[in-house]
Amino acid sequence: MTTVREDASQSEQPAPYGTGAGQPPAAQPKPGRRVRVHHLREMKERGEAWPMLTAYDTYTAKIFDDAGIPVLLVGDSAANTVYGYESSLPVSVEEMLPLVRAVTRSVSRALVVADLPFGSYQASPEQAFGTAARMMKEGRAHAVKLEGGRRFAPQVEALTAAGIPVMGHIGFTPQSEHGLGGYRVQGRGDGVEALIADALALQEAGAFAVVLEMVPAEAAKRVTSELRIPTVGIGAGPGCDAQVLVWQDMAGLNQGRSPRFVKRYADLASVLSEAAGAFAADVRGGSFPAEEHSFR
Ligand SMILES: Nc1nc(=O)c2c([nH]1)NC[C@@H]1CN(c3ccc(C(=O)N[C@@H](CCC(=O)O)C(=O)O)cc3)CN21
Ligand SMILES: CC(C)C(=O)C(=O)O
Ligand SMILES: [Mg+2]
Repeated sequence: MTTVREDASQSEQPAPYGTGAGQPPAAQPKPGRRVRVHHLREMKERGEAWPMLTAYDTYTAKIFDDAGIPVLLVGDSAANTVYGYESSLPVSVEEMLPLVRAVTRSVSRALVVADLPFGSYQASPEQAFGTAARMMKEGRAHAVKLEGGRRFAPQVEALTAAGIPVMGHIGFTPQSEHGLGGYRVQGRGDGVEALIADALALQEAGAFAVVLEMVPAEAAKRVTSELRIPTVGIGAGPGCDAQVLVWQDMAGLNQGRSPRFVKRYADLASVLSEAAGAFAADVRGGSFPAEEHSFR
């Protein structure tokens, strides 16, 4: 994938996303323009894989936007990564909204998707609409994501009808951890048929993309080939149209064991720990602040 910086040097403009070299310009988002859901479908048609990352605050949202990440997810993983809960179940709409607003306020091109928290959409299409409308009005999200397959097609249909783009999420759905019997791979063996039926129902209901979490690579490849809309994999192998990771996992900020699907691209925990240690040593030794940090 061409980076923003390379594009910008040629065009003197903020670069578009998903601009593979030699691709027909007509199918690309205009330079500096907001990524829209149809751009993601066009990238699928061209066979261009695209990245998605989570974001929960202004600095990281701006960095990822400038780095050319076309889609940012304000995930309910904020429960873990921001709020320190033990799972994603406890996080509320009230806790999500300020994060969604911070991210949308900070990006100029990325499409921002807001996760609907557990308990805020399952009861009915009306409940889903109420929550999604808050994400759009108060959070200024561009789209929402909800977990579940065909049983939640009515929710997806109601939001789509109201003009709210919806991303689905099937396979391992963390909000159903207790119903699924823990963090386990879904769609093994015959389970692939159920996965395909769920994916097709979401597409039929109007979803613009669907996350596949912790499913066998072969199953994800089959689902991807059956759908017109893009699949976004996390622990779903290389056959998906897009890939997503929680940014703190990808950047090595979280301590402790990571799921198997995580690849670490940096070791921010060590970098920050060393910076904090150096600051502490300077303060204790009297070498900070120096003259250049002080006023006369
Ligand atoms: N930091 C973080 N990263 C995530 O990917 C993430 C969150 N938080 N919070 C919400 C959900 C929960 N997710 C998770 C969390 C843990 C595993 C996990 O422990 N997986 C193990 C077990 C797999 C198995 O037993 O088959 C693994 O090794 O992958 C998987 C998904 C994905 N999401
Ligand atoms: C891991 C992604 C897909 C997610 O749903 C989240 O971050 O909440
Ligand atoms: Mg989530």
